[in-house]
Amino acid sequence: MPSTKPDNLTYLAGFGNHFSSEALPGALPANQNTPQNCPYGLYAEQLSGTAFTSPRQENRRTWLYRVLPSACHQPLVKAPADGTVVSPLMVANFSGSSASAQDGRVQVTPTQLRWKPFAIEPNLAHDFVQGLRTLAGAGDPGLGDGLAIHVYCCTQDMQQKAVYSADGDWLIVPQQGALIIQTEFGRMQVAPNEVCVIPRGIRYRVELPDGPSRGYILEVFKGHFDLPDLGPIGANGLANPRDFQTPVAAYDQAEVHANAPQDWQIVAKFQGEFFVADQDHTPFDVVAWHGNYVPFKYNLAHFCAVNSVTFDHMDPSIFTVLTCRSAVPGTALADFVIFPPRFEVQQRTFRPPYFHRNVMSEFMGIIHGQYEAKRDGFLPGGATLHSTMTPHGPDTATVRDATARDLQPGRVADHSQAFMFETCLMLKVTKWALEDSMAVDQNYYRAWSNMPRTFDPTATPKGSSQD
Ligand SMILES: O=C(O)Cc1cc(O)ccc1O
Ligand SMILES: [Fe+2]
Repeated sequence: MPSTKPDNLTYLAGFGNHFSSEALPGALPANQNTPQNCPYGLYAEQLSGTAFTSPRQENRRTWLYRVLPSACHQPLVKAPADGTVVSPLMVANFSGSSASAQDGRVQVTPTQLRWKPFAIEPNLAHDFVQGLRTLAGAGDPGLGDGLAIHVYCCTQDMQQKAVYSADGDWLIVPQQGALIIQTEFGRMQVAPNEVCVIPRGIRYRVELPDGPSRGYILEVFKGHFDLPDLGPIGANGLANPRDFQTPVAAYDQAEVHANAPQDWQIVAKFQGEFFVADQDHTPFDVVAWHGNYVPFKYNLAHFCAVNSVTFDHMDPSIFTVLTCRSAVPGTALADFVIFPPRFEVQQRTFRPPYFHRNVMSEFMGIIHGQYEAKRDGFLPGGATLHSTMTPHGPDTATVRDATARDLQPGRVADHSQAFMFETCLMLKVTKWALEDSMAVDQNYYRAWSNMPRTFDPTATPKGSSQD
């Protein structure tokens, strides 16, 4: 469902650009970063997303010009465990054996998993950070490797509270309800069928213009999200750089100009745990900024899909929107892949996703509609996980249909948007996901029940033919 609110905000276009943005004219110092005194009496502060000495191509940093340095706050102390400020259901350390990791809060299982839509409890007054729950993950942010998959189910705007993750970039995939995200860089609105990335360290707060909201989050403990290489596809296609949108500088003018500072809470996710600090002024006081370490959003409807126009089912990597590379070329720490509405035209082909076992782990969700490999049971707001070498593929009803149908060119996935977080790591699953959420669908294995046995050793092979 689209958002009830049109997105009238202003954005800067492009992926990976060095942007400049000023909410007041002349707020960016000319030709230098750290003048003795900045325009308007602002403070200069650098936010580094890579090591100072990272190769130029990978180097990401932004200069912020703000009313007060972000260091001006009370000590960061452990957030209360009672859910009053933040969710108690986040997990980030997945290293160690399943028994020892985080006191049994994570487990390992190779079985095929499907979750029913995660419940948004309308009577629970949860904001975005209270409504977070970790489903699965691998590694440890302290060692700078791994990832976590979370969902959020929330009903309230965040008030005078801002959050950042020191652990990694967050790719946020709204499924129900738009989010208005106020960041240090400015505001963006992100509706279902759009996604956004909030890089590590950037502070933000979330409002819910459409009311109760739900979505998925992929947090990577290493590197940053990037566009995939296009290889022989050429210079264009898939997610085109110009369709990415970054907010323009905006600050809390009402508070800052009235010189009537308010009390704010800064929430830090640090090595998987939440900490909170009080401060006596808004963190959204950045009047201007320039650099290439920025939040951005992307509308999935702008994805230019490329696929086979002859025969055979191509690997889903053709639908990669964003990738977070690992040290091994071609093997992603995490890929974000979609299954967009499109034409399918392949001849003499079993068209749905094939049966397979994958060295990578595949977590899937649905934003709206249906997934082309599953006739029922996999629903918007729900999820599946097929771990390393766990067999999976189209369900029995899909197989029956795909082997019998007339292969005319036709539409697939119309009015639908499923997606996949694919990772080279083996995931552990949280106790909340497996037990407390009550969302695990115990019948998932039946997706492959009654698979027709069509093997006939006396049949005359037809082989395949050229059209
Ligand atoms: O498992 C899945 O449904 C995802 C998937 C889709 C596809 O088109 C090919 C392979 C694959 O893993
Ligand atoms: Fe798969």
